[in-house]
Amino acid sequence: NLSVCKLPTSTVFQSNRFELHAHLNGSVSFSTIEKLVARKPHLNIEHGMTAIRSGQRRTLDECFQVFKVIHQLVDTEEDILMVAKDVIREFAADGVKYLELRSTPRKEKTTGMTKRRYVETVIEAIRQCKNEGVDIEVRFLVAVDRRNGAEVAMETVKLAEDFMLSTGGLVVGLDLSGDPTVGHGRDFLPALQKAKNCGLKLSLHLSEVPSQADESELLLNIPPDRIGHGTFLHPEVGGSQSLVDKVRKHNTPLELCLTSNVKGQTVSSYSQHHFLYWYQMGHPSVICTDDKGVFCTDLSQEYQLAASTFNLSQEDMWTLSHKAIDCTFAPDLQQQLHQKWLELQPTLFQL
Ligand SMILES: CC(C)=CCNc1ncnc2c1ncn2[C@@H]1O[C@H](COP(=O)(O)O)[C@@H](O)[C@H]1O
Ligand SMILES: [Zn+2]
Repeated sequence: NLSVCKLPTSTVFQSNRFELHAHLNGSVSFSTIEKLVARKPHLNIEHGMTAIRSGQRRTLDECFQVFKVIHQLVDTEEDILMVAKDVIREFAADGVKYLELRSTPRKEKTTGMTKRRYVETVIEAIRQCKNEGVDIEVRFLVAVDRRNGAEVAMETVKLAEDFMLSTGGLVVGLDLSGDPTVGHGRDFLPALQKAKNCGLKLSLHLSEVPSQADESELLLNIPPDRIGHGTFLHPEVGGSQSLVDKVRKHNTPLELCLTSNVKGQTVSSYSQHHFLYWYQMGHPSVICTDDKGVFCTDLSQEYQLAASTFNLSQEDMWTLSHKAIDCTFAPDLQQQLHQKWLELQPTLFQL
């Protein structure tokens, strides 16, 4: 059960309202994995193969192997529908009121699933949750996996544009993700530029590993609307002042995922996390989960970890979560989200 994954928390920070960086297949919980395994017993997959527990660390390469296992388990439209609905309900149960999910459209020859059906199914899950009264607003970012190259990236942008127009704004943007050691960002520039020009918001995984300074320099010129991780942007860790200046100039928010970086070993410990660097500078930084299933966490836990590691008060955490609203890709919802935030805040200060 979930308690195996969760840290014991004395004070639960209820300021976890907005999640902006969550990969669908990385967010699959233990209970959903169990249902998938029961559907596909022939795969002989055990839970240890789909999650990295407390205290465990893996190399980046090993982490990416985990996604391959999960993808084997999630390969039909029925699977995608169940996974997406479960993930949305779980974020809602954790107190998240606004969720931006991202996922890479996948074609599966063996089951007949197409990329278009993949996206349609995620949209269907979002709509069903809404109709069932789940108290959360969900928007979708279509993801480009770097591994698949520039041509696929361009096709993905076209798909994302089509869905942005046909879903009444449920698809809000494009994500660039996947193994950061594969390929070079310059190959994706035309696709990313096209996405931006057609009105899709861009969230790019940047400088997740140390060797990407040149790439980040190039991609920051677009500029993106948000940055995933940005672990190695600042000079102290081998980035540069010029990279920091670019991020500052455009005031580009960072999506920061503490447990993901510690378990994936790009950050040596929680206290060494670059959250502090950007937070102290007053730069917009949003706490996110990345892959809550794989890294056995949730958004409350990530807020709790940030608070205890960096000695932040309940009030600091509220301010942090409040500022996340301005970083969302759904400007039409911002007023409603501010209202939700205000409704809950006063009662918590009385605790
Ligand atoms: C390995 C590690 C430390 C992971 C955290 N950092 C990540 N960096 C880049 N891409 C990612 C990361 N986590 C998930 N993804 C992307 O999200 C995919 C899984 O979700 P989906 O199938 O797109 O729905 C992965 O295959 C990968 O393309
Ligand atoms: Zn990510």
